Amino acid sequence: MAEPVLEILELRKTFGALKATDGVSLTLMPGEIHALIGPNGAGKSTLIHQISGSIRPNSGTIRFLGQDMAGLDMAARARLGLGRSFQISSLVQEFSALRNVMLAVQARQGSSFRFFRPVMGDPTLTEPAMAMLERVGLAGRAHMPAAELSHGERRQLEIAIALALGSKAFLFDEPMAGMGPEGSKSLTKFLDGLRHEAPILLVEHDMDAVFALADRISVLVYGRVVATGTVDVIRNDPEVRRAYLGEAA
Ligand SMILES: Nc1ncnc2c1ncn2[C@@H]1O[C@H](COP(=O)(O)OP(=O)(O)OP(=O)(O)O)[C@@H](O)[C@H]1O
Repeated sequence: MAEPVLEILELRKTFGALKATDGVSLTLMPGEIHALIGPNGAGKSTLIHQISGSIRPNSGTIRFLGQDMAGLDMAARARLGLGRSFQISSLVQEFSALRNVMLAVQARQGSSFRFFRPVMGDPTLTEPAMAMLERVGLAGRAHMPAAELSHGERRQLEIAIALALGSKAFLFDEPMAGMGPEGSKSLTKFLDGLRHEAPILLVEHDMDAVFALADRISVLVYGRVVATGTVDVIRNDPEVRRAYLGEAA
């Protein structure tokens, strides 16, 4: 069987007397979208922050590509390909989509010697950047300033940047937030294809998106995973229906 890209074992985090993460274990497998759902305050964001490195757990293990993340800060985890999310906006608004991705390609190549060369004409930067825009479906917007892209297109651009920087897994905390119905539909389609580039741990309240995308769903209630399974298993789990989905499921 394939090794998990991300493996979380018995993670615990308390805030005073509150057990925000109460012994969570889960895996993210290659090519997978694993959705994390649960009521408000269940501990979803706290879990994502511990994985990306912005919150330190009290105990437990986080392994990414087989490596223990303990002691690594956010920047170190990001360098290994973990921890980019929509909540950290990495765009230079007045630069074109292409130039934004070129900055990431340049950062990855660590090529400071290029400072004195005309960046926009450098094919070692433009070609991989353009290829990346094609992979995320934004090639037609290459020369448009980031500020003029739609909300959904900006997210596609952020993902192109993350891929150019070497992201090997995505942690997304409510990517559908603030999108209209059309935007959610096209972002759903986009994320569907993205799983083949890198697996996704997806926190999302939009259940249409979750049911359309997830290979597996874990349900978090009061900091504990109360169920993990396929969409069908979760939709039909009586405890999950009672605790979270209600009759809407
Ligand atoms: N820095 C903090 N200090 C104290 N309590 C916190 C802190 N961060 C989160 N909490 C508490 O931990 C619990 C889990 O919060 P968290 O934001 O992780 O939940 P969530 O499942 O992401 O909720 P939502 O769906 O509303 O975003 C909540 O009771 C919250 O009030």
